[in-house]
Amino acid sequence: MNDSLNQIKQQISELRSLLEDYNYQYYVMDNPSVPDAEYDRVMRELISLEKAHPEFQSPDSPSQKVGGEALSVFEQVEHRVPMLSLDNVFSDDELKAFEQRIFDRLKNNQAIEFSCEPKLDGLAISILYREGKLVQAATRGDGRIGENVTDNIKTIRAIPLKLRGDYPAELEVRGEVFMPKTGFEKLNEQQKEKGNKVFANPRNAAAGSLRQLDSKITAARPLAFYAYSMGYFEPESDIANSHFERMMQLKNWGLPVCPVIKKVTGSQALAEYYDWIGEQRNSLSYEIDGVVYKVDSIELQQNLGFVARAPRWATAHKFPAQEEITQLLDVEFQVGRTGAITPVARLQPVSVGGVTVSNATLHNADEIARLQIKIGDTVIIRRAGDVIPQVVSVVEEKRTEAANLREIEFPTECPVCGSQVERIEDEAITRCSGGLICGAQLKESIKHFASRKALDVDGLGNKIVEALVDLELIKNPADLFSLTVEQITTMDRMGDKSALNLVNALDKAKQTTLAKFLYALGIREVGEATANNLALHFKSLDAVKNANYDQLIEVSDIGKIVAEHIVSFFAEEHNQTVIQALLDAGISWPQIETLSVDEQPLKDQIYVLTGTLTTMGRNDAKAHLQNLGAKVTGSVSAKTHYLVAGESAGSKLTKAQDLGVEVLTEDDLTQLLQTYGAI
Ligand SMILES: NC(=O)c1ccc[n+]([C@@H]2O[C@H](COP(=O)([O-])OP(=O)(O)OC[C@H]3O[C@@H](n4cnc5c(N)ncnc54)[C@H](O)[C@@H]3O)[C@@H](O)[C@H]2O)c1
Ligand SMILES: [Zn+2]
Repeated sequence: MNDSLNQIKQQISELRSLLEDYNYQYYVMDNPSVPDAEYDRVMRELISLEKAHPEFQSPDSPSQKVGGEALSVFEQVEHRVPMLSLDNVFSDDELKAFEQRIFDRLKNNQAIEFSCEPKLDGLAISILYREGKLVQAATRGDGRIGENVTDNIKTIRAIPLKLRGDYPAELEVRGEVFMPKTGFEKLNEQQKEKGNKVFANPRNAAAGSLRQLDSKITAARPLAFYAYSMGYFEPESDIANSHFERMMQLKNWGLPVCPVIKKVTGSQALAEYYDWIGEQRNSLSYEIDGVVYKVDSIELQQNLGFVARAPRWATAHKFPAQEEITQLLDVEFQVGRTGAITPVARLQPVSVGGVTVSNATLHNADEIARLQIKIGDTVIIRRAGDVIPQVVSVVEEKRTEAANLREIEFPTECPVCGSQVERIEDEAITRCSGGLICGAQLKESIKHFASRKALDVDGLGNKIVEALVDLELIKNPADLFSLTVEQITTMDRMGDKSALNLVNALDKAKQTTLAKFLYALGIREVGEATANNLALHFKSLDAVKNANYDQLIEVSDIGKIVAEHIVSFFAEEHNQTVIQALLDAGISWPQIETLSVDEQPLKDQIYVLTGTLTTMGRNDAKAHLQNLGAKVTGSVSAKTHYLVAGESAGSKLTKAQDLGVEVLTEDDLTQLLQTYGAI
């Protein structure tokens, strides 16, 4: 063998052993050491080398194998029908190529029917029912031999212990055990509190929870299940010859099947399904990492057959990665509106699902301690939806001498104003004690005060607020209203005209509503909706100010913590002074009419709001309706009197129409509210 071939052989063997390590951590320990994107890259590299050099192909290669070996602490189960993996496509071109390969193999270009399903991010399970009774359940393992987890599976409420209807005498149900998002977050909170290891993602949490020797532990974990295929079944039984119809059969026998599966024709429709599911991804209650397309006809599936580790008749279309690997270059500390000091990771920029990420939040001191992270570490970061990117974990394998690691030191003084920082016991957050003498807090609270949902001061952007504070022209929100044109023009790039506009905008902003004013004050955890509720409940600023804890928790949506924040906000002398100064500056709002219960014109009427209300927003609409005595509920039923449908109203509108519930447009609502003098 010549040198360069030797080199390739060496390279292949290194990639294989790297993937074996990754597989071990992922499948056996349920604790991945690198993000999937990194794993997939290495796998693709190996596959392309093996393709170019078939002489080095080996059935032992990770590219030919499914999953990881079954743990020997579990009894082993041999699957009667192997449990395979899935091939992946990552783009529309690869998707077309998948369809083309099927055409080529079938020697037929006729459009093909596919069943489309979300790719649930959990672990595969095979459940055996005999005479309708659950008798055995096993993990996938290496595809041929899995682990017996029957007792654990029986603790999952979504999985029936007995089938109903006309089921086959013997049936292997295949599906995914997964952990819904809220359950996953709760579990990780609990794990953190107990000082236990937190799970990297819902997939690992599901696998770790199911592969327990003590089924009591599994029983306490929030696991769910969707069936997605059949393995072995009694040959005589009456089983459909379409995958989709088989799913409906499973459903009839009492097994949960994912409600968003669809049958479509042709690869164009597949791409549409992918987009459709992608749009819903964040609002689904469980994590998915792509969609799966399966040739629907079982006969065609059989014609197409399998390769070593995956069927030819199915593929996973994966979403862009949400996790990537990069380096922590430094940590900076930012001070927020309430003085909370947040450590921000400065990262070696890295593209995550097409967006370059160079900062991520590290949350607080506890999180830094938990991650045991140091500057210079190689880290896994996650960017999901609109959420701020986060540091998920440290890749310990990459901690080398050369990394030159440095401890992260939490500041003892505020990086902006130099005040002492304090950390209240039982609270994870470290705060600057400087209050409004802290420039950072002042800037953030004024930005909030002027923001659209608060006093909505036109033209008072973030840059201007920062300059006003830096030049010490304002020391609290009330100072805004005594700014003069001369003062404003001392700022860079502020001519007479813009300065005058700003003064006028401030003047205009003085006419507001009580709810907006309360929101603008920036009381901790008092968002727009809470401010609305406070205003409607108490009707006047004095009443809110004088309300005690017991009166506050009477208000809808106000809990213990928020009530305490409100009480302590108004108890603070400094805040009293600023509020008085704001009132003296001329801020005012229309009196909220107090209607006695008998006077409420919409008493006992039930409303549902849906779609986007462009002129007032749903929170305001809700508050107005409630003030007139209406009940505003979340879902349409036969009891609903009116559905207010804004722009792009969806399923609620259809349901209301089906039930014959009267539908109001946004204009109708405005008219109604005007009639009763609510707006
Ligand atoms: N980060 C790591 O170190 C590491 C290590 C190993 C594997 N991985 C990841 O796992 C992938 C390979 O794992 P795999 O072999 O389990 O394959 P896979 O997860 O890509 O696809 C097969 C699995 O998808 C699941 N699935 C979900 N919904 C399904 C549906 N509707 N129909 C059919 N199956 C459905 C099943 O559990 C099935 O076994 C890699 O591409 C990589 O992303 C990562
Ligand atoms: Zn400070």
